[in-house]
Amino acid sequence: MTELLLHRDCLEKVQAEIRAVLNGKKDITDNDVEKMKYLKCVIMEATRLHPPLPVLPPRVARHDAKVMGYDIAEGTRVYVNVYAIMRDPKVWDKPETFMPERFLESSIDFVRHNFELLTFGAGRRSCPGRIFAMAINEKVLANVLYRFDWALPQGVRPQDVDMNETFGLANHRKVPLLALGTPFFP
Ligand code: HEM
Repeated sequence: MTELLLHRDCLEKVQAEIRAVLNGKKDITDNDVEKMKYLKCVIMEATRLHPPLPVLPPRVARHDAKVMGYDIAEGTRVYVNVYAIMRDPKVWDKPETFMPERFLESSIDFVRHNFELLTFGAGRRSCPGRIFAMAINEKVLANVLYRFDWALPQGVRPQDVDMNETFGLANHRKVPLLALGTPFFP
């Protein structure tokens, strides 16, 4: 929501998509959400920049290994810095910019093994709840954007919004987001 409020063009685009798919319908079904491609891109891009788990739970090397030229001895505890990977300029174009469009023509998603987008981790210990989590995230965001128009409170400029995050096992905003919702009646 914060990134959308700071990028009104994206907010308007995703709202237009949701409202076009629903075309005045009252309730949002799973089939409706499936048609909301840009909504999925918005969530992927928001979690790329703000992963709830910035560092994966550690792995322990079961045998000596060489990874990209580095020797990893058996028994080494390895931490994967997802936050850094998802902002790596060698992997992402304009990595610090919120740009959901980057996923529109891309094959990267949460289901395949994409080691660039690690919101849900990767490999055999990746998050088993990701399909469930995405289904909930998509439906909640679609509802919130369908039923309300959103703006920053009066007098608050985008540059005034505190983007600091807590740092811990799970990240979230340090300061709660204040947003003004105006009901929208389809
Ligand atoms: C947006 C929501 C969620 C995010 C961002 C998330 C992210 C993650 C991440 C990054 C991991 C570690 C993966 C790895 O080490 O490679 C993980 C593990 C796990 N997640 Fe999630 N998760 C979410 C929601 C859920 C939900 C809804 C459930 C259950 C219904 C769930 C159950 C689990 C379990 C059981 C593990 C441990 C898997 C293992 O160690 O084998 N997660 N999650």
